[in-house]
Amino acid sequence: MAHSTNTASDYALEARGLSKAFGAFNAVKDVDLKVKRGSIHALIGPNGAGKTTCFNLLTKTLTPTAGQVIFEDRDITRLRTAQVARLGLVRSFQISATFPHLTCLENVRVALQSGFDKSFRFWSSLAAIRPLDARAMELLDQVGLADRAQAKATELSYGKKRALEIATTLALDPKVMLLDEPTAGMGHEDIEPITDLIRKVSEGRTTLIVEHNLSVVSSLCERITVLQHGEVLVEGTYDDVSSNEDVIKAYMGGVDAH
Ligand SMILES: Nc1ncnc2c1ncn2[C@@H]1O[C@H](COP(=O)(O)OP(=O)(O)OP(=O)(O)O)[C@@H](O)[C@H]1O
Repeated sequence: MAHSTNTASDYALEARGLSKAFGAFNAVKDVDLKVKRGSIHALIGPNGAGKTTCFNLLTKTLTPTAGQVIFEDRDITRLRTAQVARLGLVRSFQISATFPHLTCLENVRVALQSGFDKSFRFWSSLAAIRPLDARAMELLDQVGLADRAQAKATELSYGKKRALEIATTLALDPKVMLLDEPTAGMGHEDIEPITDLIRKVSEGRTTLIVEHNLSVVSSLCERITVLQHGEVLVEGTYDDVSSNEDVIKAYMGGVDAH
């Protein structure tokens, strides 16, 4: 029988009693979450359920009021985003919010540099960064953007921007990849390719996604955690959660099921 060599646990990422209060308002309350190594796990719930807050707590962009975040059996609650990224817990970048006027190749190269160097040496000499171009091209190829390498990020369609964001995330070689609403705002024609891409690049990794589109969730995710009012309502397979009466009620109240 094969035994895990590195860690005792089957879970790559865990939240234990995770809570976040904004003043007197508890946005996330005592959330326990276990993301199995090698799986694609979804965090869903009606509007205002606490998904984004939870995601930000897991990626260390927010500090919890209580509870712990465990990554590969290590307590990372007190670490910062850049530190956990170096350990292999990486959230998707929003290209639209970062380097829209750089080319696709440059965006991926910047991400590669941030993974290689301790400091963010965006302005390194051309000679020093050239070797990264081959790897950047490989990553662009993986996400179907090889022919757009010299296009500016801002010129890409919405779906291709998301693909570029996935390439920059992959540049950091994540063990656990966290994707925040990867299909948000997308037209129907973009949804299937990005879903296929997420499936492909998740192979050999662990992926947690916050996603509104339930058909994307049903086709991608082995496990689903449903949040409501900041708490875990239920966790299970898509069939488990979609037939759960509390989930149906929560969604009918929130009218959020696309
Ligand atoms: N910085 C903040 N200060 C105060 N309240 C906040 C803050 N961030 C989020 N909230 C509140 O916490 C609750 C949960 O918000 P959150 O964005 O996590 O929910 P969500 O499930 O991601 O919702 P949506 O599906 O609409 O994106 C909401 O009521 C929101 O108004």
